[in-house]
Amino acid sequence: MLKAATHSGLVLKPPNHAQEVWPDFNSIFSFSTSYSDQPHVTFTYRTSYNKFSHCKQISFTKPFTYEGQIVCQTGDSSNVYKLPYTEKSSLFDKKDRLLGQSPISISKQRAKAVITNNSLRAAASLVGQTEEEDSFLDKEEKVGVLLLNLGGPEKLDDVQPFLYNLFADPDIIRLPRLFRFLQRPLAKFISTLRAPKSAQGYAAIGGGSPLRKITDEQADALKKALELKNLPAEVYVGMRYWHPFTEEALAQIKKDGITRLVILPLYPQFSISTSGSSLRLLEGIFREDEYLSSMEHTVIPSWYHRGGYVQSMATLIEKELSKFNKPEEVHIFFSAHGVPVSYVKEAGDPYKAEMEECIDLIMTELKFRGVKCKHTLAYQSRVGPVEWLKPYTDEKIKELGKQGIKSLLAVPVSFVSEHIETLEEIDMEYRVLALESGIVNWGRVPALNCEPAFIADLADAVLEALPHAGVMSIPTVDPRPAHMGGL
Ligand SMILES: C=CC1=C(C)c2cc3[nH]c(cc4nc(cc5[nH]c(cc1n2)c(C)c5CCC(=O)O)C(CCC(=O)O)=C4C)c(C)c3C=C
Ligand SMILES: [Fe+2]
Repeated sequence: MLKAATHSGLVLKPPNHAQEVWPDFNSIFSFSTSYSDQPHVTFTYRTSYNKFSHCKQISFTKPFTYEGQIVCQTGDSSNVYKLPYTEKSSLFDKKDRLLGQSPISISKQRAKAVITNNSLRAAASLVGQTEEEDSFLDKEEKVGVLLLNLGGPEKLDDVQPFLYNLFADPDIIRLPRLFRFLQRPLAKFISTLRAPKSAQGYAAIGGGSPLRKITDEQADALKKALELKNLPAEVYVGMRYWHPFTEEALAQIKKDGITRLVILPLYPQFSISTSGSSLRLLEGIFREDEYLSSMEHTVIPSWYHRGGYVQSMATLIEKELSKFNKPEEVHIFFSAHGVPVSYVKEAGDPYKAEMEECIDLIMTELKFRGVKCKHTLAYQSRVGPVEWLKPYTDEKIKELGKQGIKSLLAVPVSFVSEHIETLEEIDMEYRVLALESGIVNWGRVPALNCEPAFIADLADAVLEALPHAGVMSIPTVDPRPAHMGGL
């Protein structure tokens, strides 16, 4: 059953990513796949691309063209189809590297198969192997997926304690080691000071954050998507600063006897302040807990480059563009949650680089679909007196207005659910600012929430990550430098 859960059918245990060496590819190779609803099929490929370099977790980092023939053969060999086939994938970044998964459908004569880049990768990994592994999962294994998210106050009374939890996090307010004793008093002070302004925002969107409800819905949808792919799994939600807290999710995971866990932060791009903070928390808890530290688990650190995510974003953008009278004149305005500049410059946060790469991928996909609009990336939601990533969303909106832009489509990136920063900051504050700045036509792309293609891609990400699960390796050094609060 689980065999049919991946596209390749041959479930691989690839070597450590860092050591992964891609084989020379200028050859015909074949692999098998089985689908629950289709006969056993064998494919044979030839690719014109002759070398894959080191690749990031689950994405290709080089362009390639499939060329030649695909031999499809039913399991009982009664039918063999030889199909001439050429396909160039569409998702390239600025260095002309292919990123993410671009599903390729072949539907000719009576043979039909869906191949993903990942199955091609599986095939690549298979060169030289003859043995087919039945499944890497024992029957007794219980698979869990832990979705990590930030959490938000559910009612106005929750706002100050929620803010306290947020500011008490050393990954949000990063004090030098010597001043760490000030973390909690400072959190109390800042949360009390900010609570009235913050509460106003939450009041404007109905008295609380929709984050818990949407994340629960995403968890349900993901569980169903995994079931459809023949992987029965429990999906848990662990919030960093509000209910259900990560600790509660872990207690449930233990209670349920989960043996293999995929940890999936619901942030497409990695930041020290978001995924990093949640993962640091998990690391501390796992280290102290015998059950958790010996449970096989794996983390998907970021997934902005996945084809399913990029394509889902492009589809949402195209849909909103079509609502404008002159879509070609619309300026696409990506607005990401900001972080202080010091995160990137001093602590090496990959957030900015991942964000820029993400926008490039979405725009490349849009261009591939014939969209010719110009675009801008800016950063919103800054807090406190320090310098944050620029350009700032509010300043950029004013600038675009001055430049004579009349139609603006705001696209929230960096988060996949509606929340205060989309519903209040963008829909209310930035919309008013845009209209005051001379923009006449305003639109906003909705968050992905439970978009079926997006959820299906998350399910694929889980399936692809599952074979990588291992037991905890405990780092001996704190990755933060001492002046940033490291040990
Ligand atoms: C990728 C997304 C986010 C990054 C990066 C991020 C960094 C970051 N945030 C703050 C301060 C606040 N964030 C608040 C709420 C909030 N932030 C995100 C996402 C990212 N934050 C979300 C999803 C939410 C919750 C929204 C909800 O609906 O409840 C808040 C509270 C709201 C407010 O008062 O504005 C604060 C404060 C910092 C300091 C930071 C990086 C260091
Ligand atoms: Fe935030």
